[in-house]
Amino acid sequence: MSPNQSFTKLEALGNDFVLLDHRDGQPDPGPERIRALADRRSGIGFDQLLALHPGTADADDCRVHIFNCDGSPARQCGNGMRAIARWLADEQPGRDRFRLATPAGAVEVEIRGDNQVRVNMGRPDFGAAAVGLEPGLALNDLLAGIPGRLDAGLVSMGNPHLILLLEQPPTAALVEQAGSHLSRHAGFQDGVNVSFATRGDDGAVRLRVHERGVGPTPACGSAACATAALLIMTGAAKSPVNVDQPGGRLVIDWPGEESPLWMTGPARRVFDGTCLT
Ligand SMILES: N[C@H](CCC[C@H](N)C(=O)O)C(=O)O
Repeated sequence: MSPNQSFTKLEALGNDFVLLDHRDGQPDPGPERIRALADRRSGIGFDQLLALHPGTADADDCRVHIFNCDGSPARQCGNGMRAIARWLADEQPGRDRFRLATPAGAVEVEIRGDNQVRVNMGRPDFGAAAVGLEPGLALNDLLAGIPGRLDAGLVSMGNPHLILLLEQPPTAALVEQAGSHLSRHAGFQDGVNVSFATRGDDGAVRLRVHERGVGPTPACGSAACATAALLIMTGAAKSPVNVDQPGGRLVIDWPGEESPLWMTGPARRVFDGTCLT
């Protein structure tokens, strides 16, 4: 991102992004530059950087590169997909469907009324291999110290998720400390996003997420998808599943294993800017 380059700030349930339009072939910033731009005092500030690159003519509207604020690359970002859909719809009035090529595969996005965006997040992939858990490493051993744990699961939405189902909502300290320890555990070859889930009396899922490469965020779209998919697959919930995070609600619809999973939620363009240094 060169000096005087324009950018757009967007957010989705408080998970915030800077979007760069690199469809002119500009290269993405390196990890050090990303960390500097992500700094909420001396930079612009964001959870993830989303860079748009040219799509293949007939299939995708654009290719998407995703980076966490620590400079690490990510293969999927559910909230980010809704933010990009919002940006493209502003750029191309009259269109309400787009196809984005992400490192995890093609993603269809649909702009709906009432400020909602619907995203086809593909099919969840369950199990240790899907999230890069070291073969032979027992999940129970890894999670022995987590208080009030009812169950746990591993789900990939193109990016890796460890989901802890708890009796009681987690404290902020548990999300911070246990989330930080587990998200960087050497037993996960590329790290992992860590979700702490409980069930509300209304059947909704209450979720707190410690994101890989970021830390605790107000909402994580792919984690909401992964958690809902795990509950549906184990019979603990029926589709559609309401997932409530501090930033707000996502609705996850997954009819079953042979079907793609759809996520619906808001996304908002906050401001456009120019980076001066
Ligand atoms: N931290 C994630 C990427 C962003 C996911 C999140 N912001 C979402 O909405 O899915 C990872 O390293 O896989």
